[in-house]
Amino acid sequence: KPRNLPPGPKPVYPLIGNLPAVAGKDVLLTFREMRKKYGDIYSLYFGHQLMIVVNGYETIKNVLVKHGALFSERPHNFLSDEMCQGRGLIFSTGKVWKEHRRFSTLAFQELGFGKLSFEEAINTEVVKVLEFLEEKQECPVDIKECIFASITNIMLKIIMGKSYNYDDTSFNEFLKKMVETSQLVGNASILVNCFPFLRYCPFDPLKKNVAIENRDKITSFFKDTYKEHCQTYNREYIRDFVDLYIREMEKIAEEGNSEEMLTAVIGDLFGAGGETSTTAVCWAFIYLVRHPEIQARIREEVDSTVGPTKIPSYSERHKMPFLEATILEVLRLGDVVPLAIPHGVPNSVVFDGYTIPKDSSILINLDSISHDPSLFDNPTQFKPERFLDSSGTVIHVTEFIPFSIGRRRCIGSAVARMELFIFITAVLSKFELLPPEGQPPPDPVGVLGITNMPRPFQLRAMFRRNSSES
Ligand code: HEM
Repeated sequence: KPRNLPPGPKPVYPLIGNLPAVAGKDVLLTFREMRKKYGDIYSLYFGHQLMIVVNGYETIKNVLVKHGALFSERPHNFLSDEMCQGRGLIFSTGKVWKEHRRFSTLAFQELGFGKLSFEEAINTEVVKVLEFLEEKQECPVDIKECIFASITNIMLKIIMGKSYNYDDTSFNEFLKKMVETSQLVGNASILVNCFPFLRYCPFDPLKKNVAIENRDKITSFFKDTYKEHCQTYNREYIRDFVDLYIREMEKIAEEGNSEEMLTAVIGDLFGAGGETSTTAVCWAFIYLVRHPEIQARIREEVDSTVGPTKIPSYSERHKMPFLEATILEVLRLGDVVPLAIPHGVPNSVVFDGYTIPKDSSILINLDSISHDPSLFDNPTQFKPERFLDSSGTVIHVTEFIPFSIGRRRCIGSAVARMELFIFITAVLSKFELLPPEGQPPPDPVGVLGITNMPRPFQLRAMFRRNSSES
């Protein structure tokens, strides 16, 4: 054990470290208790892996902004290293990461982050969600898969100009592979931290080969799209993200591995933007089912802004502060990506008098902010009004950072907010969301992976009575 680490519980067993303190428990609750005991920065061993948990807005800001140059690496991780090979956006570092992050951020701005074309892509998909709910004719539905398909289609449209029917076999195969691969990488990382010898076992207990096979299938689909785009590319008529990438490569006369680089970036955008937005929209629906009075208040606000038969455009969001406050409260209580994506340091560093060793994995505990009682009274309560002042104007709480801060902050926050706005307004304009007949509303309990995904749940979408009847 390195000396002068941040405080933390003693590793109980040599092989598994502090895992018994968290295994089978609510990790976020356990971390809240540990913060009370050890302070804003503490250390833990998950197997052989040293984890440094950073809590509270001031300390997180200090780490990610003031010392951002030191803390913007990603730690090495058994399967993700193998899968990404230093490419892409999420797990890459140095020049590759900087260039691709800059390119992707500018590409999103050019394509319409917060502008019309993204709104069109989202609107087209949300219509399919409404049709799905209509077909189910007020029966209990598990809406998560439908939301995941529509969020993935939005990304497909923005990135490569494609979209699929939800019953298309190859599309469903693609969705399945995406989910399976992310689960495999997550599980393998946990197992290998506890039992490092597993990576040398001959029978592939970590299912590395399955994950790599999946990756190859997914990337071969991206590569085919790239080739199609190269053949039909017209620099005067940019259609999507892939076209922008081809233009960028022309500009810098880059040849060689640009196909590999692009497919890794696209894979990361799907990885980062699919499950996160799906999780957020699912939480929104769960809280709306649990709070019919909030559904009614949002409807009232939307009706008084655009009338009962129209769906508002995103540019009208400022006229609907209660809806905006509800979206913030969904992001807060839903705790969508509660521990960010692990950060790392290039070399051992000293921070706040403690040593942070080179190979540690730094968990940015965003839950410690979203559930901080000194920022949010009764933090476990769903209460959108907390984001409104006495005149009904939205309060922007500086400390509230569900998309993280600093150099690695999320590049998709604008599209995620737009998705939440459009999904909520479109669904509530047509339906009233209820629990299945005779059942209580879904429990707001999450399952922790990279996202805090709600447990499987069902709801019933009843056609909305028009305002004159109610
Ligand atoms: C509600 C939905 C979302 C939430 C709560 C969310 C949150 C986050 C968080 C907390 C991080 C980690 C930042 C860090 O490591 O400090 C992150 C990273 C990232 N997000 Fe999002 N995200 C969402 C949706 C999206 C979408 C829709 C996209 C893409 C279209 C996206 C793209 C990314 C990328 C590429 C990264 C990695 C950035 C890097 O390593 O430089 N996210 N996100």
